[in-house]
Amino acid sequence: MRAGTIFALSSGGLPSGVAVIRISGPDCRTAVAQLCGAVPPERRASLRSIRDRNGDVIDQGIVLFFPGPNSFSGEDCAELQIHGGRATVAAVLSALGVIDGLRPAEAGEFSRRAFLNGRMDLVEVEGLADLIAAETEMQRRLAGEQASGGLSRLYDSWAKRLTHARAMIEAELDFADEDDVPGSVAASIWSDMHALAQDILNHTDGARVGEIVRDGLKVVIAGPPNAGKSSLLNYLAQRDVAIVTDVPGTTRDVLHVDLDIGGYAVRLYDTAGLRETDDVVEREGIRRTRLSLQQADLVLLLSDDDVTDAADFLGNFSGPFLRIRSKSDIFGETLPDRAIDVMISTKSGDGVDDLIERIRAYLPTLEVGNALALPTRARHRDGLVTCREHILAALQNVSAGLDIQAEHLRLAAQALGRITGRVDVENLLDVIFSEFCIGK
Ligand SMILES: Nc1nc2c(c(=O)[nH]1)N(C=O)[C@@H](CNc1ccc(C(=O)N[C@@H](CCC(=O)O)C(=O)O)cc1)CN2
Repeated sequence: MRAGTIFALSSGGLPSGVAVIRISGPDCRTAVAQLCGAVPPERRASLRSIRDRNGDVIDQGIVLFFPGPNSFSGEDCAELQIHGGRATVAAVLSALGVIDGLRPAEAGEFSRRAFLNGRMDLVEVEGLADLIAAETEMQRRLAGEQASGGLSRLYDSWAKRLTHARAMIEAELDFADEDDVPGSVAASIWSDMHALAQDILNHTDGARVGEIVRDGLKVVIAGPPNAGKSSLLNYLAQRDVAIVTDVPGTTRDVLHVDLDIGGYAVRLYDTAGLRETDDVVEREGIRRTRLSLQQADLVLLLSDDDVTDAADFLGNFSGPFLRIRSKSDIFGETLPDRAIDVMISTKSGDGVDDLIERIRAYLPTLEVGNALALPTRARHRDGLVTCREHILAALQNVSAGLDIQAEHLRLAAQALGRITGRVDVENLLDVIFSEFCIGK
């Protein structure tokens, strides 16, 4: 960790009604005393004059002081809640910058200190980052649960089961000859490990839901040139994000807009129409189209005729797609082919609500009360898979002997510990003593 006392503007863009400047570190008291004359009573909002080095008043603000370790970062922390004008904020930041031991914070440094001081684990830190980035209601709910420890509590409870199992095995290995230790503990341990492997599997099944809620459902609009792909993107975005003209091949890059459908994030990508072309830029656009198709959760195959062959536009994409007939205001009279899912016109708006409903069907549902402790990142999923693999290895390697099995359980716990970032210095003996009263 880079040492020093850090400060930063923690509230958003300026100007704003009020701006919050946060300070954290060993010289926090000195800094507050210097700016405010004295350190205000702990954890109480106090109105103070904030002065520069020459004693000139910069602003009047609310000052808060939280002594460590009971603060956000675990260090001495202070907040200066001042008027949010650019010059005011700049003046207070420069007054802080000239105090000995103080320097501007790096990105994420307050949270990094909170993590290093054990105030938050990695999963909570990630949840906090997601909470700040959350743009839809479901992103907020999921991130809020994670930031406040919901997911961590689950992983900790699993780590505890693993520790308990290992402790039992250790006991059996070390004290099997002694009378105080109950006989074979193995049966109950192994049935719990079996159940744990299943719990983890059920939980990882939710990873896709977690990732879709967090990252948004990726919907790619594909189809032949001039089918109205950009017009659809614009219509759904209700603002002009894509260049729409009637010259085929206009969209050369992959554009995207983030939509909010019923509280869920949907990332909608417009793509260049796939077609043979000599134009270098357009060819690059087509290459990117193929790349975005690889990431798609759902493809909207848009065409203004019935002859479009899906295979020509889906590349290697093998997931779900909706066939959409565009320009229904012009071609509405023509009977649609049976394969068409939705007919739309971005000119009249006909069919668009129907299309939104069809997209909605591919969204997960997180209802109030539903378990919100879901893995949200590939990192979580990878750790869970490794953890489960070791539990299964422990269960299957009976012939290898208890110590090899115990080693697999240790590796399983380590995989979980990597997810939460808790370097779990497990004290097996503590568990053994508390459960078996060996000293008695
Ligand atoms: N003004 C302000 N609002 C904020 C934050 C902040 O840092 N400052 N937060 C920042 O993310 C969030 C709230 N999260 C926080 C979490 C812990 C502590 C904290 O100081 N905890 C101490 C003392 C608790 C207490 O006074 O009872 C502790 O837990 O020991 C502060 C904010 C959102 N709102």
